[in-house]
Amino acid sequence: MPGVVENDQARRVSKAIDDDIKREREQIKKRQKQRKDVKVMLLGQAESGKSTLQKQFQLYHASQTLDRERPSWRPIVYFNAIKAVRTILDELDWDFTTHANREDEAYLDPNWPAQISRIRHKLLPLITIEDSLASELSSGVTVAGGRSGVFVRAGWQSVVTSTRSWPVADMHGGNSSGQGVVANMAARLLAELQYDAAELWQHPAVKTLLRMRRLRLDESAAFFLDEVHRISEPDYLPTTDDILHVRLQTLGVTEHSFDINFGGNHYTWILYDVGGARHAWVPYFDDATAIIFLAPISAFDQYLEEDPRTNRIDDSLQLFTSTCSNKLLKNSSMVLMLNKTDLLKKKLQAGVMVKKYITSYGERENRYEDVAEYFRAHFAQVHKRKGVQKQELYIHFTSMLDVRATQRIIVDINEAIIKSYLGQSMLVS
Ligand SMILES: Nc1nc2c(ncn2[C@@H]2O[C@H](COP(=O)(O)OP(=O)(O)OP(=O)(O)O)[C@@H](O)[C@H]2O)c(=O)[nH]1
Ligand SMILES: [Mg+2]
Repeated sequence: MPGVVENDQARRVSKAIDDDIKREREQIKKRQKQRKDVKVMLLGQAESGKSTLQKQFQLYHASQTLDRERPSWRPIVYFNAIKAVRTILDELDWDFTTHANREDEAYLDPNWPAQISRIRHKLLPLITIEDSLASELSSGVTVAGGRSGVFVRAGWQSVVTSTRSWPVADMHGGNSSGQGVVANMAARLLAELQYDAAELWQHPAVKTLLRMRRLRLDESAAFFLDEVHRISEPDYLPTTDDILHVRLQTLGVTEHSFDINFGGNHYTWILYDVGGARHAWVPYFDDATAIIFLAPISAFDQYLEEDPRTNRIDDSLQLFTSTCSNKLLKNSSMVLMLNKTDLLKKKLQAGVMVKKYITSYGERENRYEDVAEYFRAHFAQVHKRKGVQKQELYIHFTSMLDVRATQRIIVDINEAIIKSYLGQSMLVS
């Protein structure tokens, strides 16, 4: 009776399928039960390195997404380079006119103003495109005050540019939706004027004013100008190093999530990267598993743009105090990253004296170890005195552009945060 055998077989197969589906559903249920949201907030003053840390997390947990985004970083790199060129020309102009008759004129060669003026003339098309490029990249968002900057919200990558490759032959047209027209023009101009940009960057006037610290540039400026020929290549694709160096102001709060596996359990790790605008932070505070606070300790000789009397380390300490003492955060664990240690070392090696800017530093040695410990002790003291958190403060010295070192720290932080998350959920249940 072949029909009966077939029916029996069909029933067995269908039961096996049903069992499989049931098992899978149960597994999904179990996985969902195991899936936990770990919320981590990145806080710290503007330019402290929050978004750079977010990129390092992305590199660790989801490097393929960083790969997909590479093309969208290209116009931002152009913008950083063009902004650097424009800033140098503005600052030189100011310096030549205001310092022309000062006693330190000995540093300045009388031929420099004419030489710089010639270079400026050639670079004019490039620098006049800066504002429109900023506007295109920010999708029309402008922020009151200050010169052109690029401000981005979550998901900007898909807005800025398509992910197709960008050969030179294509550069004249832009893409069909009209996006990237200015960025294409910037790429073409940079390719044409790269030798003039390099000539400016190598000019002794620029080197001298940088050495005398009268010329202040964004931290990304030197990096991209050193690399101007590479970034002007027609098939240029930003490297991880380029992406980490980019300066791009975050607007509002951007959210990034990664699925991570820890000790056999699945967690959804949600990172909130908060742009300089402080008032936007508060609503996101209360159920955060952890706060990672970034304080750039290289900034001891810098002042706030919006308040030139406030030293940036003082500002970081104030922000840290209000973060530690915020009662909404009493259950969050707290990680402090004393960031930009590479820049701190460079400044100290160049002979910049901490006591000149922070008088309480007194007669201590101007060595990296002493300075770093001095700042660490100050921040730790704030947490000890004002901290409402029940848990200890984890402190790391970081140089966020160093991939290997930062990835090691991320492993430690992941572990500490998950452990404290488990501790918190045990308290709650
Ligand atoms: N040298 C050095 N540069 C760093 C370090 N960390 C970040 N940067 C650079 O500092 C600049 C600012 O970093 P961001 O990550 O954009 O700062 P942010 O805190 O997100 O700033 P906002 O979005 O304005 O709040 C970027 O150009 C980074 O490449 C570091 O440890 N060392
Ligand atoms: Mg940012």
